[in-house]
Amino acid sequence: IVGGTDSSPGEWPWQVSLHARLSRQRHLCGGSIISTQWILTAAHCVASLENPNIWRIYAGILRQSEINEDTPFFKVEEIIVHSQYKYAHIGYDIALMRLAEPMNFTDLQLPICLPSKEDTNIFYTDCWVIGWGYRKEKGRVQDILQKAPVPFMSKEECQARYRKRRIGDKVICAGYDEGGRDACKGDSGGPLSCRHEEVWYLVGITSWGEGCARPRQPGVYTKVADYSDWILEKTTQYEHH
Ligand SMILES: COC(=O)Nc1ccc2c(c1)CCCCCCC[C@H](NC(=O)/C=C/c1cc(Cl)ccc1-n1cnnn1)c1nc-2c(Cl)[nH]1
Repeated sequence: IVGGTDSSPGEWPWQVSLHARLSRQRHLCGGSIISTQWILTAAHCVASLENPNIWRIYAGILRQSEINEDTPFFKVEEIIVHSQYKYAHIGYDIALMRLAEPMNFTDLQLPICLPSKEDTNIFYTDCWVIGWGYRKEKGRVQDILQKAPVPFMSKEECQARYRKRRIGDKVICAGYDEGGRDACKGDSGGPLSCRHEEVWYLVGITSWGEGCARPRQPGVYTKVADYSDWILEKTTQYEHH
């Protein structure tokens, strides 16, 4: 997060840190708790790493330094990447991770509400992007979870900022024309959380941008309200006959 500040304990209890054990273990992406058994993240985080056994999900933490070989984590049983996903720029940048065991909710680990598909026209005014990512383009993962307020941007304005790219319809943009506050490397997969009438909603999934916090280059987020049918279909236990 560029231009952010430290979060406090329990401020974003739905935020998780996705670690993968390749040659060594490290934070790769953010994610959001949406139920006792499901984490929502970006497809680009897991697309090339679909072996569930390499993933370790840390919830209820504020600092990356809380993580060591004794820190409890959630194992992943199944990874579901949207079938139309190819690249983050194109869209469909959404994926689900099913935990091997349902988690218990505590003050430090709680789900965030999903917007319903009727909510696609709400113009949210209190949105925050959160993560342990870089504070500048050439940076490093931060210890304390960072937060930054980012204003919604209309699709027309966003398309005008990204002339080279077609901004899809299932994304939202957020950021400042003067730049200065934005997501950055290591934040992707995490939530764009918006508060509406006292309730927090998972309005976006941090996806991509042209550099970090550059003027007139807003962040682009997967618009979660446009995927509520997909999420329901994948997370509802149909009778497996
Ligand atoms: C010590 O551990 C580490 O350093 N870990 C570690 C640390 C960092 C990374 C990894 C591991 C790789 C994750 C691979 C999958 C993910 C690959 C893409 C991912 N993108 C973002 O997180 C944000 C994008 C982004 C999103 C918005 Cl909304 C706006 C501007 C954005 N940016 C534009 N330019 N930079 N950001 C990324 N993440 C990292 C990089 Cl490097 N790039």
